[in-house]
Amino acid sequence: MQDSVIIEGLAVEAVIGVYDWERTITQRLVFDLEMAWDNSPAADADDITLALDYAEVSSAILSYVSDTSFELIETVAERVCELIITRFGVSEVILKLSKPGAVPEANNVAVKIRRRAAA
Ligand SMILES: Nc1nc2c(c(=O)[nH]1)N=C([C@H](O)[C@@H](O)CO)CN2
Repeated sequence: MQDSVIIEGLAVEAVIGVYDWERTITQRLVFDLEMAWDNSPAADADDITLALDYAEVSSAILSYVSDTSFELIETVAERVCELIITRFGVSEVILKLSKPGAVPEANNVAVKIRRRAAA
């Protein structure tokens, strides 16, 4: 990955978890993303339409995830990478998805995945 656009600490409340008690509450999920994008065209023209708009991507993730109710954070991570690749034309995404409240004795738990658009 060369140029990229980064979103850090994007937080959303969602139904998430494998246990019965988790199906009745929402919990905090936090996204850290790095998305491959050639930033030169946007910089040369100073034009947002040529940029990967981090606000638009953030909004799409928040809207999607707040309506989901998956069991595993792995599933959420996979679906969000698919969304970013298909909706925004991103060729590669690295996503770390944290569920900070899941293990009280730990500062954080997370999965991290890297996905590429089909060639
Ligand atoms: N690799 C994972 N391990 C666990 C997950 C998960 O989503 N991925 N989820 C749970 C429970 O939902 C847990 O968060 C409850 O505290 C356990 N392990």
